[in-house]
Amino acid sequence: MDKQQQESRSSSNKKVDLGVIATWVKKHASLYEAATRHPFIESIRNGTVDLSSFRRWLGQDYIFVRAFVPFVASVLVKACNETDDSSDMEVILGGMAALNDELAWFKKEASKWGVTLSAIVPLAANVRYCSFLKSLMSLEVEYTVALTAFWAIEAVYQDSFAYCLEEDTETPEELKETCYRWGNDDFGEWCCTLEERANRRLQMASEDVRKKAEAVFLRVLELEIEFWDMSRVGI
Ligand SMILES: Cc1ncc(CN)c(N)n1
Repeated sequence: MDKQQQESRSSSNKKVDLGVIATWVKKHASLYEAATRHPFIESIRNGTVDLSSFRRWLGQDYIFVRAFVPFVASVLVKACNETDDSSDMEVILGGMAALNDELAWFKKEASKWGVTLSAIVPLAANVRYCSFLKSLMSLEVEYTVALTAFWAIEAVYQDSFAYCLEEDTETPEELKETCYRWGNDDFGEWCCTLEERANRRLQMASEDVRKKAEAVFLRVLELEIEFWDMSRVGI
């Protein structure tokens, strides 16, 4: 990536350096927006959400998160093998700890909404996403690529649910706890730290690895869109 691509103008019209990831978010803004401002999310935000769609999302996401845990563990193993900077390990471990709470939260929430988690059959888009996660666990996938995927997966949820918590939204009271789970400021800050760690690796990566990471970022966005779609129409 050349210098020009990484520069942007600040409000005072000074040139500021953008990280690699911010450059990609800008370059692929329409896809990023489709993933983080999806009609399912818009329907939560404007209060028109169909609760059967919400229940479907809840059950499917529980299955996804169970598959996500071993993926994050594989990122942690790669971090231990490929970097002597312990900051990466600490950030990834923080993410794993949050996933432990997340699984407990799904169980509690499922019983509140009358969703029987043991009876959930993964739908096609979820199966595709989980097999993509599995493919990223391969030893052949570089740490930088896997770390970028981890960031993208978490960032889509953070951005989407934080949007539902902005002022003057019609998010139903009973869904605010769900939005807060990923939309809260602490999780937002953790995502920013993860982005910094990924940017640091991307900055020092070869062009080939950077290209692979960009492709994985785009694939995550597509899969997140399909995941939201599935919640709405059950395809
Ligand atoms: C599909 C999906 N993407 C991301 C996240 C956030 N861990 C999630 N729970 N589910």
